[in-house]
Amino acid sequence: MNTEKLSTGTAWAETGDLRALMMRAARIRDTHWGRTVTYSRKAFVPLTNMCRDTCGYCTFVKHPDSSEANIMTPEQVLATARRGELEGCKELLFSLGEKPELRYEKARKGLERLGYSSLTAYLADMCALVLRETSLLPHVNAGTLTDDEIDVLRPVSASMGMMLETVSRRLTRKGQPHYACPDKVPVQRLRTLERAGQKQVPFTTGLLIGIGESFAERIEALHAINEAHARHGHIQEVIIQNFQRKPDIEMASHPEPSLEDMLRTIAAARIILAQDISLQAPPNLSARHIAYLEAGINDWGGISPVTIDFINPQHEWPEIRALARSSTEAGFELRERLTVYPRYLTREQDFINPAILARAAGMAGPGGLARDQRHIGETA
Ligand SMILES: O=c1nc2n(C[C@H](O)[C@H](O)[C@H](O)CO)c3cc(O)ccc3cc-2c(=O)[nH]1
Ligand SMILES: C[C@H]1O[C@@H](n2cnc3c(N)ncnc32)[C@H](O)[C@@H]1O
Ligand code: MET
Ligand code: SF4
Repeated sequence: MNTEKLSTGTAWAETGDLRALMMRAARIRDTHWGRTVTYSRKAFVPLTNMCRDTCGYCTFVKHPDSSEANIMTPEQVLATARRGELEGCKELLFSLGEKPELRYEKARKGLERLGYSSLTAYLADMCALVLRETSLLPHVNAGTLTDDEIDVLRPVSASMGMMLETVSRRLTRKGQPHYACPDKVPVQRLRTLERAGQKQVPFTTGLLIGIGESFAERIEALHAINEAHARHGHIQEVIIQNFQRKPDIEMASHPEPSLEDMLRTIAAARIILAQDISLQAPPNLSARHIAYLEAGINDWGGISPVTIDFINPQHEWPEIRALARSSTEAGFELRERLTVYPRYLTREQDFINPAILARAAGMAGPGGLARDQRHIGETA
């Protein structure tokens, strides 16, 4: 029903009455998610910043010739994980460049020195290390994945993710942000979404807003995500991320999306997507993030007490207590969640390796998340 309304309603969402659109989305959120907004307490591991792609907006990638190009060692991974553990984190987020060894000698050599011939094999071993040595749950954000890569990563992670970004093929043309980026060809991203579903991986995806896509293309992308979810039930959350400008990226003079554009997109997402898909927008990316709640989100995403947001390093994480306070003022209770959503934590399904499921179920139970509400401060 929502779908039908929106195919005729794209114009309404784009240019119609903003308050009415947001109210409709907020009502849907209230019905399914209530007046609670969640976050995942996580430590961030940028396993490598080398990448065979060169997205025009990327604030993270370093060319191998740069002195900053690196691959983290197992000792560094473990040190970050341990700091996260001490601060009460439950998630370890691996975010990294894509297949740099297929393009750059330096990446090949670096992996060889660590004893690996592929980044995915190294990543899988680092997930296993974190599982073995710490209490954290690994979440893998490694971009596009083949069937084989999912098979290697699935047994050692609680959940995975990949931003669909966009379905616009136009943006792969010369002069556009995804030009010469083999991992950002929409059909490759869509195939990854589908494979993750076939293999029953609890999956995070989302859209990057303001990189040159049209409003109609965003709607098309939301429908594509929804259709994959209807087939497989694996989409746990969708992130609506605003493009962030930085001086040292190709898109340094490209305008950022306006707050209104973000609100319209968030509201349209809440109206289009299946109600059991969590809707996330990051709080550190907008000073006026509270308006996102009024447009229908129910989640702030991963928030780290120990590491910066390496993807958007110019924006500091709001202190968790401060976020709790402003959420409360807006009429929402801030609650911690795990990287994997509760509906995947039952034994009747084929989601998640049983050992990781047991760990996550234990963390979700009494003495886990509930105990850690104290970190949040006033709302405890
Ligand atoms: O701190 C960040 N976390 C990002 N996350 C992590 C996210 O905030 C949480 O860790 C997830 O909600 C899982 O709990 C992503 C996860 C994905 O699977 C795909 C894309 C992203 C993007 C970001 C990001 O830009 N910054
Ligand atoms: C991990 C995710 O970070 C996002 N990402 C990369 N660069 C930027 C930027 N400048 N602004 C906002 N998001 C960005 C992409 O959507 C990627 O998939
Ligand atoms: N390279 C991956 C992607 O673009 C993951 C992180 S981007 C910093 O999806
Ligand atoms: S694929 Fe990811 S890491 Fe690589 S350039 Fe694009 S956004 Fe950056």
